[in-house]
Amino acid sequence: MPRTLDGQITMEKTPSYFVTREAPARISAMSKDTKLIVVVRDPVTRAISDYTQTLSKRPDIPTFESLTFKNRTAGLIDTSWSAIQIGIYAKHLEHWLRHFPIGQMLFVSGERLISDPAGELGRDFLGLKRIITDKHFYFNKTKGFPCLKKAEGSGKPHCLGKTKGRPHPEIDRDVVRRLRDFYRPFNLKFYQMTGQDFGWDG
Ligand SMILES: Nc1ncnc2c1ncn2[C@@H]1O[C@H](COP(=O)(O)OS(=O)(=O)O)[C@@H](OP(=O)(O)O)[C@H]1O
Repeated sequence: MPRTLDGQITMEKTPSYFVTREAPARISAMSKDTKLIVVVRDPVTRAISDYTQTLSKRPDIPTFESLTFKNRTAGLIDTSWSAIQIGIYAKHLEHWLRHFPIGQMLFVSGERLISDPAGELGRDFLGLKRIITDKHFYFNKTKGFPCLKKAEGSGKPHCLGKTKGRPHPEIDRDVVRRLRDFYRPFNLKFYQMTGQDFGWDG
């Protein structure tokens, strides 16, 4: 990590930090004052998104439905499958809270990042001047997501690339329902821990 000078904020992002056991202790040993931003979305959609990403690289993998269960008849979910495991946010957060106070963490709603990007980005956490507002975004109907009206440098409209916002495969409704039931208690715990209701459970 480069040295941060006065008036600078050094940032680093990797989605897997949140679920890596060693990460909280290591980051805390580097700097106890580090502020942490976690973007979370409905864990069921997250699992399907994760699967879609793997499928795009390895089209021969088994179906989402078969990977979800250890034993489908018994309804036993395979929590060792990373696509499922990562969405148990309350468990991961417990590890972080052994090293950081909750006030040093910001939980960003992945859903609101799409429905109201400027509002979600504008939440006060890093003490930055609010520069990005609604005026900087437009909704791109083809992409189905908000995009920037003018990208930095080029001044042209800019959407995220093809690997962001891929169409998801249709998943068996019963499997989705069982996953919702599986995640509900962990989601409720996560809402309690963060003091935020992310609205994933109706
Ligand atoms: N503006 C905009 N445009 C496109 N996509 C958007 C946008 N805002 C949020 N998203 C959502 O970001 C999801 C991909 O982000 P990831 O966290 O999976 O990316 S990463 O590869 O882990 O860095 C991606 O997930 P999928 O829809 O499953 O592809 C999107 O839902």
